[in-house]
Amino acid sequence: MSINIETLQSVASQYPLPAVKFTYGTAGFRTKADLLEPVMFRMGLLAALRSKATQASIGVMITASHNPVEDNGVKLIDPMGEMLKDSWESYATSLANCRAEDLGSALEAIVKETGLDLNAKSCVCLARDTRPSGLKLAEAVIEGAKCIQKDYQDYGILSTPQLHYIVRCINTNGQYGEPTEEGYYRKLSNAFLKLQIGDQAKLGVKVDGANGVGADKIKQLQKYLGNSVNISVFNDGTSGKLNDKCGADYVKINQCLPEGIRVQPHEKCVSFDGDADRILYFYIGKDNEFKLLDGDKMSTLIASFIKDLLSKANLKLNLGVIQTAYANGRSTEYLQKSVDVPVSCVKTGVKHLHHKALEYDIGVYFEANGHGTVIFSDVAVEKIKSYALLSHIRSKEMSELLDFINLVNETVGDAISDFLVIETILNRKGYNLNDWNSMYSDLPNRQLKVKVKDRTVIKTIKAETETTSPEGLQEEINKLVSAVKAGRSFVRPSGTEDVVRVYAEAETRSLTDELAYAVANKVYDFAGGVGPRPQAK
Ligand SMILES: CC(=O)N[C@H]1[C@@H](OP(=O)(O)O)O[C@H](CO)[C@@H](O)[C@@H]1O
Ligand SMILES: [Mg+2]
Repeated sequence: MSINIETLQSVASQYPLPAVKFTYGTAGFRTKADLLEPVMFRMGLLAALRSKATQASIGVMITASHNPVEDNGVKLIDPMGEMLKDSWESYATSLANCRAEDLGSALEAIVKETGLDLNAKSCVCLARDTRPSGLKLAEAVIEGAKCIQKDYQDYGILSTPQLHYIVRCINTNGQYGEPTEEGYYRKLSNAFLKLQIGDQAKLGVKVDGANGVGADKIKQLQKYLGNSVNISVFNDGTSGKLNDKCGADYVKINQCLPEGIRVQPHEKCVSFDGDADRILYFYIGKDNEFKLLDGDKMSTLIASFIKDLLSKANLKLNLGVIQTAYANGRSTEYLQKSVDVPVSCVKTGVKHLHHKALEYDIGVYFEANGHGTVIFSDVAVEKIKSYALLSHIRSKEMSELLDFINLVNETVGDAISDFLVIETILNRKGYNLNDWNSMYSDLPNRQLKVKVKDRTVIKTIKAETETTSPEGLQEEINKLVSAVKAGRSFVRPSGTEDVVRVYAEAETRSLTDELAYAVANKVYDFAGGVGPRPQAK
């Protein structure tokens, strides 16, 4: 079999490239939706080739996550539900920028280079979030895939993690679960219901759905949880705009309640992002203060829970936590000193965290923004299983850990699965949000964005904690940081927005804000700031 170049080029001519350079970044391609049809067509082609190369089903997720509704994007999902292999990211970038008339030869070059078999069976599985642009973009993916092979499966509207889960289920012949949306709810809810203990009051939670896909999906989940849980969904997309003054990104950056939700002190609340792969917890304390429980709070709770179970069963497994530089300094300290687990810091972007987590028997990884999960190696699962069968040791804990594994979506961070994981741990510890929050206190922190002419002038090293360019900038940051108690700050170019991000933390709120704005102004001066200078509001 070979690619039918004539058909390909006639279809491709309907998808001419705009005058924009596309790059497959940490979140795949992401930009204004009206630029993306040609990219989607090309990603349909690429996904089909990737499917033949791996002889497995490949996922294509159409989403721009927490970005505004006018944006959209696309990510490819590899056979085990993980992010696309690095070497294929560069194929993605070159195809996305390839003129229609050159596509045939570009595809043939990929076929040759990878040695893939065009006769191999293949299938492209696609889904999209709730963005209005998604349907047309999905059609373009299908058109692309069909130029290479006939099989595709369109799952319609799903959360990003649901598609990751389904891809893994398909490629493990159902071993990971049933490859359907219902199968996903069934697997998670069964594990959740098994793990609940005690006669606790009915769990009530308010969910900020970011006006996105997670709002409907959590409503679906409720049906499988019976009356043990009472979920009220706000920002469910019926009136508000996607990610507009709501959702996990808004809550994390602004450290305030999302709009569209009314909250009484101590009510349990969570925020999802637009494609439901991030979750944050929050509540109003008795002092009327907004309290945020972010990805760091989740990784500490989960790691200490697993550590506890392992030590009760006297099972020695290598447990580690992976963070990025955005993790609050206090969380790192708590993990190292109190939970007593190794902590690694890697570059921003889920794939970096996921890769590092694979080095452990059990790897817990979370970005501070609420994206994260736990992964269990085959060795760990086998050991846990064998311990669960031994009666002379604490097998009960290990059976529980096996149920716990079923509660986790190991393929990627997942707002719904993480919600069930956290609720299970809180239930078993008898914790409310205030107890959980009191495990350690975060340092005040601030994130700012600085617009510059060209953000790529900022170069970073040491997991993005230091800059090497523009010359002199790091020295200035060091000076500012050293003058502040418990100060830490770093800057890096965003991979998803045209901005430089500034992070700062320090002993007090005012010192933190001063440090953040001072560093932001240095970025503005050294890296060619545009528009108004960063200034405290
Ligand atoms: C500080 C921050 O939250 N950065 C986010 C954001 O990346 P940037 O490269 O910072 O734009 O989007 C990524 C994809 O969703 C996510 O992985 C990452 O954590
Ligand atoms: Mg997301």
